[in-house]
Amino acid sequence: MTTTRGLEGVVATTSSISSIVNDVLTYRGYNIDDLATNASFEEVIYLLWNDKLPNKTELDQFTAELAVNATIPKEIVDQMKAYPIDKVHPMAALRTAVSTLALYDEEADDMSEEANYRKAIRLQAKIPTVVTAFSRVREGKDPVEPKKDLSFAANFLYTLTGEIPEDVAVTAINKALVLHADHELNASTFTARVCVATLSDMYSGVTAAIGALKGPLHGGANERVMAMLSEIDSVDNVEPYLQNAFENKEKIMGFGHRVYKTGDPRAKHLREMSRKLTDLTGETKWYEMSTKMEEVVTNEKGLPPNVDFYSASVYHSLGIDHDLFTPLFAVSRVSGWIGHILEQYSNNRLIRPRAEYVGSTNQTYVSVENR
Ligand SMILES: CC(=O)SCCNC(=O)CCNC(=O)[C@H](O)C(C)(C)COP(=O)(O)OP(=O)(O)OC[C@H]1O[C@@H](n2cnc3c(N)ncnc32)[C@H](O)[C@@H]1OP(=O)(O)O
Ligand SMILES: O=C([O-])CC(=O)C(=O)O
Repeated sequence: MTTTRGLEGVVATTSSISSIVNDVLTYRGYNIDDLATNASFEEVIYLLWNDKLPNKTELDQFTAELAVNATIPKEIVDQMKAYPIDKVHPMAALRTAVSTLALYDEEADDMSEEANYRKAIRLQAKIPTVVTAFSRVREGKDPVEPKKDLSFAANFLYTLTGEIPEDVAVTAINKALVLHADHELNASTFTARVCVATLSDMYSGVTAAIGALKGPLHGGANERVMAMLSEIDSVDNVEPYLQNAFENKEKIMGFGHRVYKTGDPRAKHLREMSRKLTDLTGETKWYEMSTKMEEVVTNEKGLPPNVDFYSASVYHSLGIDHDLFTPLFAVSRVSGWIGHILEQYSNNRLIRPRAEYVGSTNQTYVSVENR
């Protein structure tokens, strides 16, 4: 047996959803630069699940279906109120709430193709409402009912703040959602596929994926990037902070990637958004510190920024709480998880690799009194 640590370079499945070849990312054959510049998130979800962009009628119908399914059961909100709210991370709340949503879905264990597609829409529609409801509940406010005439991106901001968002914020969130939607066999997507390959239900797959996304080596990095920028606090402190981190062999959050070697194609879009939004808020230091960090880490370590790096200053500039950054990633990535879950179901085989045993051998049981 040969062992590959972290399954690096191992091709574990075929997929026709997204691809990374020579550091170029495509969703269903469309370059991410094209989609980030032109597409709505609703179109991208449809694309990921249906292998084609929707026509106008299909898009209108799909958007309406998302809108009518966005409300979450009152029981979920009541349960949130009972959480030890000041100690609960929103990713933990999201993980629990998504698992709980299954209890209120009569089709949760219906594995037919039609029921799975209906559940896909319900999950995609409700997850942003769960995130924003939790944010409001912990502030002692009532959740805001999503509006049927707002886009997916606008509803996220509206249900978060209770105010109709400005176009510039909606455009930024839409682009961030498009950029985060899918990414081949990343850790959380792989988790979702492993889970449902046992023929477990879609809620289980998405709940498992949220757990994987939460970690700091994956989606949880974006919140840590903001914590790092806040600690550094000025452009002058960037070099000394990084030199110290390098000496202590610390990982710099938001840099490096398992697959990209020359750079993450999503980062340049987020960098530009960070520049524009920090210009608008007047807090240009976040962008200036970020570009200085990119210069030093790239020059000294050869590590380019990944998607999580500039998304931090983008979300901060939009006034989003730092611990909601990773849940916002999940709001987008659930589209990819579901695409992969549907693909897994359509051509399923149990995912069960082997482990090379390196533990003790030839042990003989000794009774507890004699140990
Ligand atoms: C959406 C996403 O999930 S994007 C990734 C988000 N995660 C982060 O930003 C966390 C910081 N980055 C990392 O920890 C890593 O680069 C990962 C987890 C993304 C990829 O990890 P791997 O492919 O396993 O690379 P690995 O951790 O083995 O790194 C290889 C070498 O580069 C170094 N390295 C990699 N990333 C970093 C970093 N961010 N800061 C400092 N050194 C790093 C490692 O220390 C290691 O050095 P060594 O060979 O001298 O021991
Ligand atoms: O692909 C990965 O390993 C991590 C990543 O960038 C993502 O999930 O967007």
